[in-house]
Amino acid sequence: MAKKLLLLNGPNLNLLGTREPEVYGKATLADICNAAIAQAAAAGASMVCFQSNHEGALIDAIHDARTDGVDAIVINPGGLTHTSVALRDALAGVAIPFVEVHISNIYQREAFRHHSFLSAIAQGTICGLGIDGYRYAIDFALKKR
Ligand SMILES: O=C(O)[C@]1(O)C=C(c2cccc(Sc3ccccc3)c2)[C@@H](O)[C@H](O)C1
Repeated sequence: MAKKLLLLNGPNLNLLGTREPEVYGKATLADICNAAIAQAAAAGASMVCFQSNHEGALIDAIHDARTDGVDAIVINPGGLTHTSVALRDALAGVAIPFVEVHISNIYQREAFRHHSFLSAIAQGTICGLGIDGYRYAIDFALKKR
């Protein structure tokens, strides 16, 4: 059975490529999603990409992932990383393996970015590797049994 992957991006990530290239690079979210879809397809898997600036919409997407038979999630929660117990609860509740990705190295930034509500329940967390972090996370998800 072909693997089904879901790539979730949180608030403000729709603006990637427009500002702060020194922090987030010049790639747009469309660039990231197109690359993710191609990477999954090359491995015989399917990839759906979803971005929202709204916590509840991301939670609904996580719930839908369970009913849709998603095998693994790659998520960049954006600012919700540091605030959202509800997002953590949704991921824990559906029990779908997920990898947390941050483009920037959150540990080199403001102190409030040093804590993630998700990392403790993630398969792993990748941060500071730019958009390559998405590729590494997807590669891991594809290999995971
Ligand atoms: O490094 C990340 O990917 C991160 O998840 C992404 C974040 C983030 C924050 C604001 C905007 C954006 S995306 C963006 C980049 C440049 C201009 C506008 C929006 C990402 C932060 O909230 C997180 O602390 C870290």
